[in-house]
Amino acid sequence: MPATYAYLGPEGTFTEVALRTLPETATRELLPMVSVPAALDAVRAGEAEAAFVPIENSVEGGITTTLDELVSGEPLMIYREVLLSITFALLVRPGTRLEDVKTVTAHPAAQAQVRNWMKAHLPDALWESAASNADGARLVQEGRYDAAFAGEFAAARYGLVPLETGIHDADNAQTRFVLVGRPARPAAPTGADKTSVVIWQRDDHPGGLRDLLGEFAVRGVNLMLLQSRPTGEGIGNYCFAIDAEGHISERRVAESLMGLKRSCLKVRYLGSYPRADITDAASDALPSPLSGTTDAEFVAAAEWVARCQDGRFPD
Ligand SMILES: O=C(O)C(=O)Cc1ccccc1
Repeated sequence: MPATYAYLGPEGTFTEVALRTLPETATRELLPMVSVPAALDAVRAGEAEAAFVPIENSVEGGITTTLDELVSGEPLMIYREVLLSITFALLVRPGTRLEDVKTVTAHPAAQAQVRNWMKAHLPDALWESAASNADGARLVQEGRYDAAFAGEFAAARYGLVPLETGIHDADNAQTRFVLVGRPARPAAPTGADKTSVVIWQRDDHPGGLRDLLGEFAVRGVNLMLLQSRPTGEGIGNYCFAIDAEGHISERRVAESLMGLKRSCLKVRYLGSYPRADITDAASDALPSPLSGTTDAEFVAAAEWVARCQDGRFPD
């Protein structure tokens, strides 16, 4: 297996900046790809050990291309996540003034983060989506658009200059990126982990979603993401991508997944990995398990049932 990480390129994406925060990239070849599907296909084809792609941002929600790739096709697994705070620069060819900007481009997920700024400063400019923010910068270099929203750091790479920096409609806008590889044993639990799954329900019935969420609720498992995605099999047919607090090695998480496995048509496990928002398992921000949902309590309850089954007269 090549020691290569594919990522959403070209060079100069926020994805690349986030990827380089992972220490192991010092010993990996980093391979820029033209799209999220291309990056993930490199993993499926065995050309890359893993791929690094954006999956969610705090303003617009899920990056649907990434979710759809993980939901379908040959199964992949999330190994790690990285959070990056994002502000944009408006990059132009040297000499371009704001009043010259008639066409603008960037990744679709950028649009929601610069919409108000555009309304105020470029109300008549035409927006067209690019495959990534750095690809938008490359297209400006080629003369296809007048300006691109991208990271300020991408300017030099594409011979552009920032006309404006620090552009962000929402303060603290963050994007979440994931390192995705082939199915493998999940990383050991750290005490501050997250588990991702995709769920297809067996049938359409009143309270179906409540039943699904109840599998987590009754075991005290908090959810961090719930995103519905169309299955492609007609209006009203959806599957659900869910991020839950905790690691599959924890009983309350494993038992929630068993509940889903019994009651749902299909469950795709996408991995358990350390949370990027809380790195210290002793942090106050990490709530302690609800009473009755610790591993010790699950074990004690299973022993009690075993005693009953054996006729060992439990209390
Ligand atoms: O990494 C990039 O530059 C991307 O194009 C993906 C993206 C889009 C919007 C915000 C952060 C990352």
